[in-house]
Amino acid sequence: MEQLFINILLTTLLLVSFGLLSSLFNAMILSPKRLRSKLEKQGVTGPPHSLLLGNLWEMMSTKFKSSKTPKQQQQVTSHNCAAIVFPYLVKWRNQYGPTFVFSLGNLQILHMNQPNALKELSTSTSLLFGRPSHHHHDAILGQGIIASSGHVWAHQRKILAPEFFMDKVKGMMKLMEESAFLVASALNEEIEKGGGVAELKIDDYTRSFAGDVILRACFGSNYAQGKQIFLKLRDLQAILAQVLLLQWIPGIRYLPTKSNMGMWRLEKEIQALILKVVKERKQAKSHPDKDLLQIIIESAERSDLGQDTNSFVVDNCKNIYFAGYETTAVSAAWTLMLLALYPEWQHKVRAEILQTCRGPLPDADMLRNMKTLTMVINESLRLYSPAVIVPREALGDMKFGGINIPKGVGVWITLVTLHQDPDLWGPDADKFIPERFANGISGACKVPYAYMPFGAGPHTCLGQHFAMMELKIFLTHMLSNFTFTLSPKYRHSPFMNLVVEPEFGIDLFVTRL
Ligand code: HEM
Repeated sequence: MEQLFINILLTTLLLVSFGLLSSLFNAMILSPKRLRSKLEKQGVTGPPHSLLLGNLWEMMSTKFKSSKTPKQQQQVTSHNCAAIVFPYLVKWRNQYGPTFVFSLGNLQILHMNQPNALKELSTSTSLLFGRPSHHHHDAILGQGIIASSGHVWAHQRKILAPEFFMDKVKGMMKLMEESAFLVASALNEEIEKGGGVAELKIDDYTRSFAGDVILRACFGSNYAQGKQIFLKLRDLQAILAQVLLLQWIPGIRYLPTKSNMGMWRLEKEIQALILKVVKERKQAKSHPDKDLLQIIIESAERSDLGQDTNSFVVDNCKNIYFAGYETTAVSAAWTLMLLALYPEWQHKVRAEILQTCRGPLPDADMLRNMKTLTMVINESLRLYSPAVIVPREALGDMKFGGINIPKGVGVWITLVTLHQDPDLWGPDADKFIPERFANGISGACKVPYAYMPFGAGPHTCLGQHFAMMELKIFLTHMLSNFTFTLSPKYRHSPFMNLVVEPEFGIDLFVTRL
């Protein structure tokens, strides 16, 4: 009897081990090979890849080499971020053309920057073309709107989208102006302390502005109260950015490495901070306006998607904090860097602001009529697009951009290379020339779809009206009160920290107008 039991146990163990080994063999070797060969048969080539690592080794070594170029590069000689942020993609694009396949570990990624794919990305409404199911942003995004696909995504989009419609955003202008006033007061204090001129890192101030706006407009609090959440999110972002490529090595994300443990700890701390905000909100007897936080809490309680209520709330709050904070903060900082570098544009934008506003605070119509300001922001978002990739995955076999894409293949449209492609933008693609937007976005590029700082299609940025309004209000306040010049301390080093950031900050001299 005992022997029989042992035999059954051994057979079961053997079968389970065999099952596990064959699934591993399939996931690591057979499936990547099969997907690649389906693409290769259609003429899509790419860099040769190796087992388990795919092309990670080449990516890491190219990155390492490029990060060993002198850090003292003070002068801004080119605005070509792509060569700095994604040297390997630029190399492969030159070698294989805009469509090629490469591997992140055992995942196959189709790089597609050719015009017909760009058009299709904007028009395709298929739920099969979703956000990647394999990503390493769990700690930051969880299962929130940015990380989800299909019906779960559609449900979240339906809940959140109305909060960012233009009419709602117009109603938030006053809050945005209050946040800009706070930055203006802080700059005035620094100027006074400095005896008429302040030398500072402007990105510190754009972060407090963007954080304050999100917290006031969406969560009914302010930067002083919510700062801890943003600081921890930034720490999490920094760890993730450091190990991003390594995380694609199969299995590594589950090991208790120093960085993984750091991320797990921060994830828990952020969750606790958000749940505290939620608890306080629930305990508050009434809240005058139904803001985004209230909408998320109420939807979580009503949701029938089987998601845990707390996770739904925490993940979606984290998504809004992350999506709305860093992106807008760095965009505002890069724009001020460019205006400091090109004083003639700073004068032009300021003249337009002073002429349009003539004293009162700008209203939505005035902001819309500021053509030069809009051109400058568009050009800044082209050269320093905070989001570097528009990522998708074929969640079922599908056709896209003329290629039959098998289920499981990732698709990357890379904004940094797209926005600076000389074939699309001309030989001066890496130069700051806001006039290219004089006839709007459609007149700026040979292929209008090639400009997509906010992504495209059904997953396009939910907060783009919000972000543009924020940027315009912030820059209007700054330029009508201060002048900005580049400090000799500034070291130009666009740097991939999940979004494209100035690695050493942006050092500016600020004086009162
Ligand atoms: C300059 C500022 C910003 C830039 C450049 C930016 C860019 C982007 C990009 C490229 C995407 C991906 C789109 C796609 O996959 O097609 C995205 C998604 C998203 N953004 Fe933004 N964003 C900005 C500001 C904001 C703000 C202020 C908010 C909210 C307050 C926001 C909320 C979102 C959300 C919720 C998504 C996910 C949409 C979905 O999957 O349905 N973004 N953003």
